[in-house]
Amino acid sequence: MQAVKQLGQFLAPYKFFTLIAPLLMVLEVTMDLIQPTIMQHMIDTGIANGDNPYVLKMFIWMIMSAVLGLVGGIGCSYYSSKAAINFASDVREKLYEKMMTYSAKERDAFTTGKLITILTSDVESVQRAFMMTLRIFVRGPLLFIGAVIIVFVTARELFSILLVIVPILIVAMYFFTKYSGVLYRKVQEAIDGVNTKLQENLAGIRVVKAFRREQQQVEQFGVLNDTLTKRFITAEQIVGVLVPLTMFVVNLGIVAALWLGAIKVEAGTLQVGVILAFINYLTIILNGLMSSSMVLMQIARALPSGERIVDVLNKEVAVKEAELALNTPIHGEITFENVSYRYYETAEDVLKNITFSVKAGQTVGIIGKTGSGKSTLVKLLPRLFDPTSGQILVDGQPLKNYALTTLREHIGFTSQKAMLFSGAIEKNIRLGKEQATPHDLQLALNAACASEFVDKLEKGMAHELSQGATNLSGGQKQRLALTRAFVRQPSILVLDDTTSALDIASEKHVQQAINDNYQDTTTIIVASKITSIQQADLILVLEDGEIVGQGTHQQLLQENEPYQAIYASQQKVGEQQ
Ligand SMILES: Nc1ncnc2c1ncn2[C@@H]1O[C@H](COP(=O)(O)OP(=O)(O)OP(=O)(O)O)[C@@H](O)[C@H]1O
Repeated sequence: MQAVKQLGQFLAPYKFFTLIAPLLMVLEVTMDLIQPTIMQHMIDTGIANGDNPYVLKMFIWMIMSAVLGLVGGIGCSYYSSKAAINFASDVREKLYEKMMTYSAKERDAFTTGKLITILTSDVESVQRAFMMTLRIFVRGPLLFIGAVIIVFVTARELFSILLVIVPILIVAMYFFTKYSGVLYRKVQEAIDGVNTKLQENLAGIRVVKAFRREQQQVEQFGVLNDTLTKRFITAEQIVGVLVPLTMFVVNLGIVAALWLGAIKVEAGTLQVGVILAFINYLTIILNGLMSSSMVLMQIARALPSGERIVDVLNKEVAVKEAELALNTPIHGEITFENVSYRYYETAEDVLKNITFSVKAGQTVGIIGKTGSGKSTLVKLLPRLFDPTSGQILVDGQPLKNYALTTLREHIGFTSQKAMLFSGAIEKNIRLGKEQATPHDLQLALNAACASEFVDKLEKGMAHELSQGATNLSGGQKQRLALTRAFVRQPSILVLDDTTSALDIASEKHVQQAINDNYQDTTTIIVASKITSIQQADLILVLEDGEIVGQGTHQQLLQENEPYQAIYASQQKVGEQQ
């Protein structure tokens, strides 16, 4: 119910449509309800007495009520679609906005596949329930109540049949509505599984192919798809029993009406028109109940979807904006004070008491074995997540005090895996700085050694990248990711193993370009090779999340065993090559 209340707030801009649609439906229902009574009068008064002008008058009434009903029906459909579709569009937008604020922690908690299902199929399910509520939910109960009252007033002789049939129908519909909610929640969970697998496999299709795991992946997908198919079939089959079952009960009612009616007509206590009107109203009662239960079933289906949507909207984001956030320019002095970090509460610290400090404009190199915590350390700077304990200061101010936009605007970050978006190269680079001039772009392309391949492309910077930039090589992608960071002219530049995909000459060129063009920028280079960082003002040696050595290349070579070991191993490899 909390979900209904929260999602209800999205209706505020569409209040008018939400009110007018059911009102127009009331018009349609009223017209539907008076039709059998007009017909009854036409038969019993007009046709039975051979009164042709009366028959004509009733005929005109019937046409007029039918036209009015049509206007009501069309109007209701028009406004209910407008309300429901706009409502869903706003919910999707809000969800997407919220997802954009998620850190890796929240994304991992939901999984990407589930987030996609929520944004698409769950929103669609709520939209359908809302539209049906506006269109049918008013119609169903009104038709039912109206028809029962009219039968009570005009065909009381047959009312006893309703007293038997209606409770049976209501119990059956209650049972099916309740059960369908449980069934469709399971269907939705199975869709999550299919989407998660699909998303993962499509993203990693090259690896799947390289390792010839297509068959295995198809089999794994098949298992998930089977589960979805089975759950869907069960849900649809069980819910599908409702219609024939209720038809059967109503048909019994019609037989009873004909039988009881025939006896009463023979006894002269009932007119034939009343029996026909009763059968009509019985069909209307069935319609009313059926449509109400269809809506209830859709609502029961949409409720779990609504809860899933609200879960995403209400998820507390670990990285929060400070209340009085600083917007002052950042120069790039960085201090880590006893910083520790663990990914999950139950896991071990992957960074332990990291303490170091670097002045603005200096270069820091970070080296260490795989899994020693290098990437985790640099990801703390743009606040992709916050330390579990300890604090990070930038220009003497706790990192958390800066407005997130200000902080991230001053950081040029390139991750281990270059991430580019589909669209023109220029659009990708401009993500670094929207208002960059063509000259800025060219400088950044040159610095990142990217101009040498971009210039050769027929359309240059207008060259379109495919999804995931699969039409570029790994090195080319990495160079564009570097360009994007350079174009920002950041105060802090983070290169997380970025130059590993570059050849030695290009790596040297990039290092030189950083020295020449970004003297005021604090540069943090994560590297696996000592040659990539030996010029740094400060080198941190990481082992199992701890700093086991810090100093310049010369200092570490003289006094730090772990660094000496790395150096020796790389020298050996160098000699062998
Ligand atoms: N999202 C995550 N969830 C849980 N654990 C993680 C996550 N990312 C990294 N880790 C763990 O944290 C530790 C440090 O990982 P990190 O990526 O920082 O190492 P690294 O030194 O950069 O390694 P590499 O040189 O291979 O890139 C590893 O043990 C890793 O398994």
